[in-house]
Amino acid sequence: MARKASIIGGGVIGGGWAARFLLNGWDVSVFDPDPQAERKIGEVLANARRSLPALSDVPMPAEGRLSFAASIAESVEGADYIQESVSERLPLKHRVFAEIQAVAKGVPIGSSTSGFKPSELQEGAADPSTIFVSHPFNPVYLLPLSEIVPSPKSDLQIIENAKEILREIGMFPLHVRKEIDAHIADRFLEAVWREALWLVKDGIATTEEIDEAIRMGFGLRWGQMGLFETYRVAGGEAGMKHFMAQFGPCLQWPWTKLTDVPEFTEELVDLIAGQSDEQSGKYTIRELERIRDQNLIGFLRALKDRNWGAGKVLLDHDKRRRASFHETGKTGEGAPLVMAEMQVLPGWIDYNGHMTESRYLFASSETSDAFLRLIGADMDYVANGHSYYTAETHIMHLGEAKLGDRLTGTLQVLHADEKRLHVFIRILRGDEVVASLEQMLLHVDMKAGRTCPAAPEVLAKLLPIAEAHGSLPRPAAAGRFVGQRK
Ligand SMILES: NC(=O)C1=CN([C@@H]2O[C@H](COP(=O)(O)OP(=O)(O)OC[C@H]3O[C@@H](n4cnc5c(N)ncnc54)[C@H](O)[C@@H]3O)[C@@H](O)[C@H]2O)C=CC1
Ligand SMILES: C[N+](C)(C)CC(=O)CC(=O)[O-]
Repeated sequence: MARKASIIGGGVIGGGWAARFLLNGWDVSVFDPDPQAERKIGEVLANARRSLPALSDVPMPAEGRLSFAASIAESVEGADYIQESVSERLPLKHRVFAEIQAVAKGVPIGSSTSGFKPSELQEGAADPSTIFVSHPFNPVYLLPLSEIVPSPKSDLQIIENAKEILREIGMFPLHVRKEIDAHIADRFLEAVWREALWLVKDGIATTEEIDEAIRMGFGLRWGQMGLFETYRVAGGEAGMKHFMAQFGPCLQWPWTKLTDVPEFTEELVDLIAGQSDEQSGKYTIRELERIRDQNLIGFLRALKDRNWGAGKVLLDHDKRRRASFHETGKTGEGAPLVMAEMQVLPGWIDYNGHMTESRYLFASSETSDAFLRLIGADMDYVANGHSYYTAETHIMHLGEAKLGDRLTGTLQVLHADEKRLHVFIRILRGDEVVASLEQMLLHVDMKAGRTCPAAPEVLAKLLPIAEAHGSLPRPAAAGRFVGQRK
């Protein structure tokens, strides 16, 4: 049965939390007294459906059930996790925690607060131990970070359970060891925001020029290495110490106005809002959200290809989801092995409006790679210098896969010996075969660059499967050549 998350406050951030939980298979109950909340969450969810699945080639679990509760009590009833995302006002948050704890006992209650400390949130609570900060970043459905901040009164088991729940929905819980106003990340954002406001107020730069200064340069660096690793590299071969010796003195120079906050006069607000309209007013907020999401997908995918930073979190999440698939996957004898599940994503569609041909080969690789992992020819095996290489493939396109279709890859071993692995892969949509691929793989000594017998432990797994598959009907398309009459 799906687990239940209760989301209290369904604005920008609550909507993002709701989407993240729902798309990861949790049932979600939202409470928000705003009559527009249902519409707003619907729009956030539409954006999330368009973007979150595009981060991965492993299909999302079946979406959970979304409901809107008439009260906090109804929303938190039976919840396994509660996330508070109401407006940033402490007395309001206190009232909300009191209502939650009148019903929910011992359940983790994360607060999205951008700046309040957990001990402030816990003041006057019936049970302070279950309330902690879980501060996410917008858009919550795409960005992995959530700062988890306990206070000395927090129950550390509740904190660990909450961190595990966040990992399960693909997030990166960063445990902040000492509570402080605005946690870790918002301290930076506030500093940069203050400095930027002064630059506009003093007529040094427009909102657009400031954004260019960030996105054409250091913003790109920060997204993949952060601050310290970036500066370490900037120190050249002499590293961090040299960097600090060179740039340390500037900290005493008037390079920033950090402690000084410009007054939010009507004039300053108008100046900033006017420049911002000129810069970005040609797009609606929803259009900007979609542009942002597509940029983030490309950026996060690039990081994923390098197993680096936020991309590593995505890869780890894929691994977890693949492992749970194999626990439940049908790998019984007497049938082709069900090795992969995929979903046709927006980038897989060609100008004919269906899945492009290279993706059939991709789907086949997902299937055969999973099989190779099953028989022990996995990444450790490859790191030790041995692998299977594909020598020949014949693809038959039998149907049209369309956007959003869920596909399954099955594999039947036609023949295997010490060096050769001859397989027949079917790509199915339900029971319909949309493509079949016949493939010959050869076992290779990667250093020597030639074929060699597979390791005994790999053969010990492979050969019994080949023998079992020997009793399966041989696919009619096996051995077929291009142009052969039916
Ligand atoms: N917007 C941002 O960039 C970020 C905001 N946060 C934090 O997330 C929290 C929510 O912020 P946003 O979503 O931006 O604000 P928002 O204004 O978009 O949403 C707040 C929602 O709370 C609802 N609300 C008010 N009283 C309520 C009650 N008694 N019960 C249930 N819902 C109630 C409002 O109707 C509104 O829909 C704040 O604590 C904020 O500091 C955290 C990360 C980023
Ligand atoms: C502006 N803000 C302080 C509400 C920002 C955050 O808390 C995090 C974010 O998503 O930028």
